[in-house]
Amino acid sequence: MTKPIFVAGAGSWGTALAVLVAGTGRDVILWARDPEKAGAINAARENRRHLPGVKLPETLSVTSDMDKIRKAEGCLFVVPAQAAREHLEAFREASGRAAMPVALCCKGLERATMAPMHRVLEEAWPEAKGSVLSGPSFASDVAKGLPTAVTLASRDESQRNFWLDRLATSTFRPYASDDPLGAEIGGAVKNVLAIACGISAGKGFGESAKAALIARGFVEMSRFALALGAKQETLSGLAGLGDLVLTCNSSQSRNFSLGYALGQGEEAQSYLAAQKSVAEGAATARPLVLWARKIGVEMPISEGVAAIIDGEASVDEVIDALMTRPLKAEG
Ligand SMILES: NC(=O)C1=CN([C@@H]2O[C@H](COP(=O)(O)OP(=O)(O)OC[C@H]3O[C@@H](n4cnc5c(N)ncnc54)[C@H](O)[C@@H]3O)[C@@H](O)[C@H]2O)C=CC1
Ligand SMILES: O=C(CO)COP(=O)(O)O
Repeated sequence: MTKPIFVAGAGSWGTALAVLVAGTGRDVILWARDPEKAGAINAARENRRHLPGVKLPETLSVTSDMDKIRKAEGCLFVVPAQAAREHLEAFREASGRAAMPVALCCKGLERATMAPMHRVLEEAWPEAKGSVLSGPSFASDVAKGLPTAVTLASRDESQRNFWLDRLATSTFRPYASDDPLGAEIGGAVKNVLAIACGISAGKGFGESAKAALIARGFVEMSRFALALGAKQETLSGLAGLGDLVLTCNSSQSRNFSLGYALGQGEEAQSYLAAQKSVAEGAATARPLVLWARKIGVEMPISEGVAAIIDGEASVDEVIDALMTRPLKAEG
């Protein structure tokens, strides 16, 4: 008998991935931190809060018991980035410090340490065999079986093959990559840039402004990731440009929607406090720009987003500062 896949985190993305894998006939255990919510999702056979309208396959069970990870052959880790460390530490203990395949599916940097998720995994669960799953993929699209392509990155070929074998379906197409850093940085940075595009839309700026933000944002993303040792082909691919284009163009994106609200004059912290879903770019903007400054990489759009989120500058001040920067050569 094959062992189940454990999906840690029952938000919209964790639930969609659990539905995807269970849809292939595999056993899946979906972990939610709140026992009452786990029970309600199991009983309704639907995650009404985070993925309404999607029926859970029979091979999917929902639990709040971390120890169930011991039975699993691999873990899709889908807890928001700011809570990743404490959860990875807890799952490590619950698994008996297992040398288990763990695919990181969250898109963010840890605010307290500037660490990307693979470093958090190395520190919190050193025995785990890490991969990164990233790319343009709205949870509701994947759960509905709409065609989607993503990047599955690991330095270890056996890990790539492990996850390709368990995730690929006729509608979900993971492409293998040996550049987890590039895949991860692409996913984290695009969230910050999607906030900028949302702000532009909320201000009523036109399509030209959005195209300029995407193009200049892509330069920022590439500059930063290349300085860290990522590959350009990863950034030009699904996990970089692909996800940037998706989230900068859709009101389905929580990061774009946050930006839109800011552009309409809402205040960041009160908007965020009222949300039931996570907009990772809000917490990632600050560690991103601190890390970029540390390695001498200019990221003016991300700097502007961080300043707005942290209440250091108004939207209009940031726009003015961006448009009046000294003229320079493109690149
Ligand atoms: N929703 C999507 O379409 C996609 C999301 N992602 C990424 O997946 C990760 C998870 O996001 P979603 O599933 O969309 O979440 P969500 O926004 O649908 O729901 C948030 C989830 O996080 C949990 N949560 C909130 N604070 C927590 C804490 N302190 N500790 C533990 N759990 C906490 C909530 O209980 C809930 O299950 C994020 O990093 C996101 O960027 C990646 C690709 C697609
Ligand atoms: O990462 C995503 C799609 O690839 C989801 O984007 P949001 O978190 O902005 O909704």
